[in-house]
Amino acid sequence: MTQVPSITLNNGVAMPQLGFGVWQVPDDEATAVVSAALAAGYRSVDTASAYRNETGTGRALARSGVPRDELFVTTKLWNTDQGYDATLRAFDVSLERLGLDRVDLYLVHWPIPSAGLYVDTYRALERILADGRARAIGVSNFLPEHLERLLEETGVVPAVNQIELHPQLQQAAARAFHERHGITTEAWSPLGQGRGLLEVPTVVAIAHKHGRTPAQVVLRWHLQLGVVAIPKSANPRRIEENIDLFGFTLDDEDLTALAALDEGRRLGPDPASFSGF
Ligand SMILES: NC(=O)C1=CN([C@@H]2O[C@H](COP(=O)(O)OP(=O)(O)OC[C@H]3O[C@@H](n4cnc5c(N)ncnc54)[C@H](OP(=O)(O)O)[C@@H]3O)[C@@H](O)[C@H]2O)C=CC1
Ligand SMILES: O=C(O)C(=O)[C@@H](O)[C@H](O)C(=O)CO
Repeated sequence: MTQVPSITLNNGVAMPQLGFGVWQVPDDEATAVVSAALAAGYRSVDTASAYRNETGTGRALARSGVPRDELFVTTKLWNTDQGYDATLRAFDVSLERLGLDRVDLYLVHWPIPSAGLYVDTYRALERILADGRARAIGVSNFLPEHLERLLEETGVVPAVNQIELHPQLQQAAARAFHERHGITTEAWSPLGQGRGLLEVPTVVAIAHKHGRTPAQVVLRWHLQLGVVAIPKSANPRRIEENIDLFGFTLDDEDLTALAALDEGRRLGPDPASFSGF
């Protein structure tokens, strides 16, 4: 079975560097899809209240027979549940759906600066952490300005910021900010949602050179960049392909060519303006 390396978060918790994303997997398919991922060797699963598949995901975790302490389960607080009390209530609902008594990582899904609630929301996450119901807490889609405010007002450094990141959106400034503050960068849509990135000639050529697939090249790039990646697939063959990353290494020439693909191509909403509702 593939051994996925871990990254040590700023509170000492180990997080697998490759996880499995389940956005757009319907709840009634999530059990089969997540079971396939666990069978392929993934031990980290990324869901969210907004994905409406925590129940099916939790069922796969329970049926897998994998000891709880070998799993790393992430879920996220949706935007309409921001605020201190609402967050605590939403977290209980997520735990119930997952069938767990704690998660490994709980994230604020989007900052929603216009709502002005993310600092209060984060204080509720601190409560959850202190109660031992999450092993680590963090944020998603926070820009450096949102992180600055959180640091100033709470004095607490999130363990993780999960952001859109792939070779066409390399996020150098965000990564540098995270590194300065000890925040782990986690890449969402690492495959560029399978929309074009995997057909880019540079990626295809590097794949040919190594006898690998374009998706494996892109995911290998994330690992060598030092970020966490959470590719999604609902296809058993691609689920296995996306974790088979540990028998080759991108060389300097490959990394230089991939660095040149950065064009600031955002596929998801812009956190500066996303109203989130
Ligand atoms: N925090 C946030 O705001 C966000 C978080 N996320 C998280 O990140 C995860 C991954 O991002 P996501 O947007 O799903 O996109 P990904 O970049 O993981 O791409 C998924 C798409 O690529 C296809 N695909 C997967 N593997 C391969 C392969 N080997 N070859 C060709 N095509 C492939 C999939 O199709 P198929 O299923 O048919 O294989 C699917 O259409 C999400 O599932 C979610 O957990 C995502 C968006 C926002
Ligand atoms: O998948 C996620 O985690 C998201 O937050 C996205 O779905 C996001 O909400 C979006 O793309 C809305 O258009």
